[in-house]
Amino acid sequence: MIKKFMPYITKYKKAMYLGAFCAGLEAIFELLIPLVMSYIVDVGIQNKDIAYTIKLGIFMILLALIALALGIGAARFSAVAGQGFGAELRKAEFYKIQEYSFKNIEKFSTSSLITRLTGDVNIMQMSVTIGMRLLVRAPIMLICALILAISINAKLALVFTVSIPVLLICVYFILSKARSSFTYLQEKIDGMNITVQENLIGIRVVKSFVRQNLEKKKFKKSNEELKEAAERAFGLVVLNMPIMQLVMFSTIIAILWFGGNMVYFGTFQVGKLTSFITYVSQILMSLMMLSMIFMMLSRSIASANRIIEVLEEEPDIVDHKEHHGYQVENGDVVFDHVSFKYEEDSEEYNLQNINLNIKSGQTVGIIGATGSGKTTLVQLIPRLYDVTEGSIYVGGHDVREYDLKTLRDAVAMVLQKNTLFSGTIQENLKWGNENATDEEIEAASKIACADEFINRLPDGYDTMLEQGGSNVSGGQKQRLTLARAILKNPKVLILDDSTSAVDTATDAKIRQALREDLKDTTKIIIAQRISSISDADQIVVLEEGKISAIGTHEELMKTSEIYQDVYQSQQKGVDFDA
Ligand SMILES: Nc1ncnc2c1ncn2[C@@H]1O[C@H](COP(=O)(O)OP(=O)(O)OP(=O)(O)O)[C@@H](O)[C@H]1O
Repeated sequence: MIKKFMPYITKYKKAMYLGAFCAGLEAIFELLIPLVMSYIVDVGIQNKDIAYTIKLGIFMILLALIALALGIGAARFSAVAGQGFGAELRKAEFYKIQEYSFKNIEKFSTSSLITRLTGDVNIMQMSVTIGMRLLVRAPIMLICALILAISINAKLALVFTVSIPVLLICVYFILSKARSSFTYLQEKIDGMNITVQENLIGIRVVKSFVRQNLEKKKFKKSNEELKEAAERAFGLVVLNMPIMQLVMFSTIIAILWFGGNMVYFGTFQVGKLTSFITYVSQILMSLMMLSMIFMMLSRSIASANRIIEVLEEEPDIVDHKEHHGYQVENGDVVFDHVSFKYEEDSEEYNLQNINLNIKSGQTVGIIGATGSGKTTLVQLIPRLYDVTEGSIYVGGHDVREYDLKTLRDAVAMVLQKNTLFSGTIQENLKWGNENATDEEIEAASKIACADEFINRLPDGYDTMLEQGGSNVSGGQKQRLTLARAILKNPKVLILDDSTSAVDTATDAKIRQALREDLKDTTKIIIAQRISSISDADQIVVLEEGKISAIGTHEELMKTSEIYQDVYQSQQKGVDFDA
């Protein structure tokens, strides 16, 4: 596992080594202090030699100051290494996520990805910042203090044969329990984030449906679960401290008892006993540090595994192995015996045996009940998902033979739930084509009937949009996302119910502009209203993932019962789904 993380710390290796070096030296200087102290007591004070006492006292202060400086150095360097490591990890995860397909993202869920990119990275970075320093300091301190204590009085050091094993058994017990609790804790943090994220993204719906109380209940549940998971994990961890202290104080009492007796019978000196006790605390402290490191490591392992999962996830939609360098020549779209299912192991297909032949420049309408597979069908064209069976051809080539960028530049899709980003209207439109001139932007906005309202805004194209485009209306947002797609000058333009919030008159105006101004572009329009697609060259009627009928409006009015029903119901002003 460590090997997998090495590339992300390479840049900060120098800081890491310097931090480790300072931490090691700091421990050595701290070990020398009790030794000097024993000479002050046993030689200086015993012989009432003030000059000797002052000289060694100054030396001791000097040692303490050097240890302090080294401690600051160790903390500074390990912070640089830890923060740098965290930044590299976040970058690697974020870049990897950009390669993910929808399927990859759905596997983790957005909230879990956010936790893995923030909380889990923080835990890893803390382990480097604090853990690395302790990892160097604790073993040096433990071994040296043990040697020094044995050299002072080997008989008295026998006390450790009882206290150290007791400590090790306790720590082992706590750690073995804590490990699974930490994985569980991270899962609960994911759960909590899902609740908060969903609430904030849908805050308008929550308020309009007055769902606050239900949302509070949902939040309370995930908050309670998180609290319980944290109590379970940290409840074990906090046991560490009292157990350590119990063992430490019992050891010190035993040493005072046996050592005091030795001093009483003149076989041991007071100064030596004092420094022996200091070494005892250092030994037990370093054991405590080691147990803290293991505790931290077991939490980091849970986080590290979650980060590795993100980094090692294979994007399931990638560029073709052979680079053909194909360009999308025209907007021909062919579905050849296409079947598709979202879940590989699911028995049922979401689309079954779809055969379609669309000529470049045609307008194709797609209609069907909710859940019949309309969105699923069009998402396969720009490879947002890959077909399970069959093939889709765009411009004469299988979509899987194009570079993803080439394909997606040629196939513009206005999604059902489209997003605008914080920035000006112009910046948002330029997502379609970053080199677009003002004239091109205005022309695209005109086709999408967005120019009317943009020109009415005081700042026009420089109007600032808030996150998600929350300061424009639903219909305005749809027109902006349509203009953004038109600016791409695509060979295939897919509109997934993208004018549903636009009034019928504007909808008709948009369709007319698309027909007249984008003659060579294939237009695939998913609509609920028959009026939106009645003038299309072909209309596809979908039913439960299968094509039920294809034809023009006139043909379908004669041949397709479903189409007739929809038409009749809409004539009466009843919604398609009703
Ligand atoms: N990401 C997904 N994972 C699993 N199943 C999905 C996913 N998206 C859609 N489905 C399922 O696939 C089927 C077709 O969904 P699709 O969104 O294509 O329908 P639609 O005709 O576009 O519906 P609507 O008119 O409501 O947009 C539905 O049964 C739906 O539950």
